[in-house]
Amino acid sequence: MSARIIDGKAVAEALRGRLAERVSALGFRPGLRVVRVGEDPASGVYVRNKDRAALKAGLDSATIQLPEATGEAELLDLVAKLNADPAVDGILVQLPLPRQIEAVKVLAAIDPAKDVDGFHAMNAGMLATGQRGLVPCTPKGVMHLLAAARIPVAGARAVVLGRSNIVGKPMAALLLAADATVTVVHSRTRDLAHECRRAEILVAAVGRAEMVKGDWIAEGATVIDVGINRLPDGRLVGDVDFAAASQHAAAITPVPGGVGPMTIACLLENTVEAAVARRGVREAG
Ligand SMILES: NC(=O)C1=CN([C@@H]2O[C@H](COP(=O)(O)OP(=O)(O)OC[C@H]3O[C@@H](n4cnc5c(N)ncnc54)[C@H](OP(=O)(O)O)[C@@H]3O)[C@@H](O)[C@H]2O)C=CC1
Ligand SMILES: Nc1nc(=O)c2c([nH]1)NC[C@@H]1CN(c3ccc(C(=O)N[C@@H](CCC(=O)O)C(=O)O)cc3)C=[N+]21
Repeated sequence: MSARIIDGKAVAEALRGRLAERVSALGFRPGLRVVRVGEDPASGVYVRNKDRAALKAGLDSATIQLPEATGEAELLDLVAKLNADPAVDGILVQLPLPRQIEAVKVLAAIDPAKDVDGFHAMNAGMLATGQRGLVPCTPKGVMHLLAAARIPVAGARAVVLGRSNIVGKPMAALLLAADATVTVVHSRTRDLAHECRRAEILVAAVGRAEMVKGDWIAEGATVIDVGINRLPDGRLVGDVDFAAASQHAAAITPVPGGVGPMTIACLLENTVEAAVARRGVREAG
């Protein structure tokens, strides 16, 4: 059997199209500011893709590039300025940050109403307690993909591989909120392969190139590969051995062209949601 490929690029394009229409009906341009400190090469692609997509959807988007040597106080000053700027609806501080800056402090300084990454403890707590808040883009994008591919989530056995604050934990919370039976596995899990084989929906977010082998996948499972790993030869691969997993899965996301484009589309969606909520806009329909 060869799996159906879940086309994240196409689903993201459709979502961006709907957002562009929504934005044009608002009568103002939601403002997004991405702050990048230093030149982490991995975030370069992401920042460029995001800028292009945001402008195309009609957002007022800009990237603020600061030098690698920027101090924590300086970055906190910028965040305070963006918090106070009424034209700014969404603030994203690109991670990772250089050593001299404590990321948790910076994330805590962002106005939760403008926290389009959903990384502030207030938004994490809202998600954990089932209240409306801003939801992290990558796991939100995965839920959109599951819906677009018509994968039933309620009652399904879901396994999330990875427990980071930005992917694994919010992913587990969203699947749980959608009534899946959720298991979270990580580096201290005793038998990863065995746990993964139990999954009807497997979400891999470990950051280890092709770690998930074909025989970890149950026949007919849905495999969502969040991983983005660059190999020494320049190739981009996920956390799943795609060719081998495709022999067992019923549906699978590719890398690139799977979850990545959804992350960006959801960043735009969060920015529109933040703008509508902050400005008290009543949308038609
Ligand atoms: N597609 C997209 O839009 C995005 C993709 N990514 C990608 O997703 C991947 C994960 O990102 P992120 O969550 O930030 O990564 P982190 O490094 O923060 O977390 C990785 C998680 O995987 C677990 N882990 C690491 N190695 C192993 C192992 N050998 N066996 C079992 N578990 C392991 C860790 O366990 P423990 O907690 O025990 O250390 C941790 O919970 C990366 O490839 C990243 O590039 C990230 C964000 C967006
Ligand atoms: N504050 C913050 N928020 C983030 O959401 C965040 C971050 N920091 N730091 C880095 C990671 C990584 N990330 C990606 C998102 C999309 C693609 C993406 O668009 N990928 C495409 C193209 C990849 C390519 O061609 O190189 C794809 O997978 O098809 C990649 C990576 C967001 N992150």
